Amino acid sequence: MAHVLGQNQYGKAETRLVRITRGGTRHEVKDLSVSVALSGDLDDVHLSGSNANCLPTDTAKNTCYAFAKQYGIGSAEEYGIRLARHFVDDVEPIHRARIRIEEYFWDRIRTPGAQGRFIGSEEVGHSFVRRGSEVRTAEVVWDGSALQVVSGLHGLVVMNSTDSEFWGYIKDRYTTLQEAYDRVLATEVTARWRHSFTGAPGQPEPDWDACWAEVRRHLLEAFAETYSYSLQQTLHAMGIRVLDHVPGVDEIRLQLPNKHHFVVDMAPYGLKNENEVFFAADRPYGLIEGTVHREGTVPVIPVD
Ligand SMILES: O=c1[nH]c(=O)c2[nH]c(=O)[nH]c2[nH]1
Repeated sequence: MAHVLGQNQYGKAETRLVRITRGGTRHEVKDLSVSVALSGDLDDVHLSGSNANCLPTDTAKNTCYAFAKQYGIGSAEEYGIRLARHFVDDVEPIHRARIRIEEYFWDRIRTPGAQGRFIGSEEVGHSFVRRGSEVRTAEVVWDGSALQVVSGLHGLVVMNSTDSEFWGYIKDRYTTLQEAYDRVLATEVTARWRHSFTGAPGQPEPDWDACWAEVRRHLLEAFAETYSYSLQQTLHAMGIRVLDHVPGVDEIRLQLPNKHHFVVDMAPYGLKNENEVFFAADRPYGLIEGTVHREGTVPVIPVD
């Protein structure tokens, strides 16, 4: 029975790419997931085992990074057109290129300001919060005599494009991590905080919405304003900021995955990546967790 090879395409899917443009203190961020699908004279690749017409998917991925470095992103459409044209115009066997791009949006974190690190209108030039992935949580327990109210949030994704270092750690025979003196620090905050309110007679009930907004604001401000030597240190700074500013909160537990941004090594293709183009890895990730509570209180938010 005769067989026919029908439609086929191939490429690298979901290349996670972050491009930072560092114009002075006001950085610009483009965060993309890029999927390339190529088709053309690829019958031999499928039928004969000859890869003579095969541009490796690894090269497609590298091209995404290299183009981000060389030409910037501009808009997703411009970047996609540039890539699609390249694959078809410059790679002989490729006759069609489909580039799919998802773009994730980042808003600048605003804080009341601190000397030197901030730019106009209270925006922090290097601190960002990702739009649209956040969830508010609440857990209430009543045992007939006291209430326990734990508020929280998850999916609050934040990034500092500078002001983060990580060095001086233990080095054993398995350590390969290079010390970092200017790295991207990004995390997706999960926070739960317990209110001192127990519903006892005469105790005023907090304005839950206002309190939630306050805690969120202080988490963001602390993240943006902390010059970080580790995510652990940032976690502590975020926790104490909340306890110092929100009197009705006795305890806060934070889970901070370290959303690693690896500087793409472009030396093999003759480009110098000056802390501009990153591979945004989703796993594995470091997971930094901790509770900060008021002295004299017993922490009760479970460790999970
Ligand atoms: O902030 C960090 N804390 C760590 O414990 C750690 N470990 C690691 O590999 N990178 C980092 N970064």
